[in-house]
Amino acid sequence: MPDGHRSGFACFVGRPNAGKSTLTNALVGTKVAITSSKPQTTRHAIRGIVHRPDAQLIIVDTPGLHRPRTLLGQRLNDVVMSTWSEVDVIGFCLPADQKIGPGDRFIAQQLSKVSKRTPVIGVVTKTDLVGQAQVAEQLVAAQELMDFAEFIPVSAVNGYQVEQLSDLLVTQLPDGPPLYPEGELTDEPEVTLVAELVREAALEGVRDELPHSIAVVVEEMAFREGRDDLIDVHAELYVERPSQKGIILGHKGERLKKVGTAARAQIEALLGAKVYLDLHVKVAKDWQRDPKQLRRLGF
Ligand SMILES: Nc1nc2c(ncn2[C@@H]2O[C@H](COP(=O)(O)OP(=O)(O)OP(=O)(O)O)[C@@H](O)[C@H]2O)c(=O)[nH]1
Repeated sequence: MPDGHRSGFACFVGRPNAGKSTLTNALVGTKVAITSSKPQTTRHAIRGIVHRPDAQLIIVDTPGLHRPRTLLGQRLNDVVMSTWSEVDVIGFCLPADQKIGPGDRFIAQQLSKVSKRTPVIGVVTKTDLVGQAQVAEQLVAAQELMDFAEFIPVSAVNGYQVEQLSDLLVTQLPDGPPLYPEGELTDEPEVTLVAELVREAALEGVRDELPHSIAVVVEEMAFREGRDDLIDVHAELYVERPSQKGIILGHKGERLKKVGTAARAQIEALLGAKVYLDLHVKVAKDWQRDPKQLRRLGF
């Protein structure tokens, strides 16, 4: 191990759409966490790994914290809480273009419970959307929220201070050797990433209540017999109600076709091979409230 090498874990928290996934991608430099203009799409703790000469930073991407109403909501919050207690540093994302509100205060209140043990860095995100004065205002407002170890304004879109954020996070890591081999970007099984990419494509442009009702299960993923350049992927898209199935399918199945085309391009980029993607939509009534269905769908 080179002298002074650090390694450890970080995660980003913040209200839905705060820019956590995009920031993870910007730090890692490759698309590993899914992003979407719809809130609460990150269901799995996907890790991105930042390899630097002086450090290895493993980013755990948690779901959004929210007031639990369903069994799924409770499980998601449990995942968040246990993640916080396991990481070395937390980045609390506060979008520069949104006033700090009750959602942020709720998170700050929960974070205060762990901030003695795990340092929290205030990250003002999306600075490209506002002027300097508004960034400064947001930094001042953020100071009222809780005790932060540090503050930093960033933009994942134009790269402003992404390196500096990486430095700040690394400063909080303990000395240690790299924990993962170089070249590894994520330890999430490829199947989960593929399912997330399908989910992301299916969420594009659909109505607001739908995101919480879609789950994707990859039933099969394998090279086609006798080929090493073509992968067959069979995936099921689960919705809660027949009406939602109609929304996903679109007129004569045209929307689903577009979802398939978009997802296939992403999956091919991820796997580095041609992909034949077979998508089906199924109704699993009230899957969010049914423990058996939740387990089967991987929650
Ligand atoms: N202009 C601008 N937009 C951004 C930036 N970062 C994220 N966004 C956009 O903000 C939206 C939400 O970003 P995400 O990264 O998905 O947010 P998130 O916090 O991971 O969202 P959840 O998974 O729903 O909790 C997307 O439409 C992004 O393209 C940024 O630095 N600048």
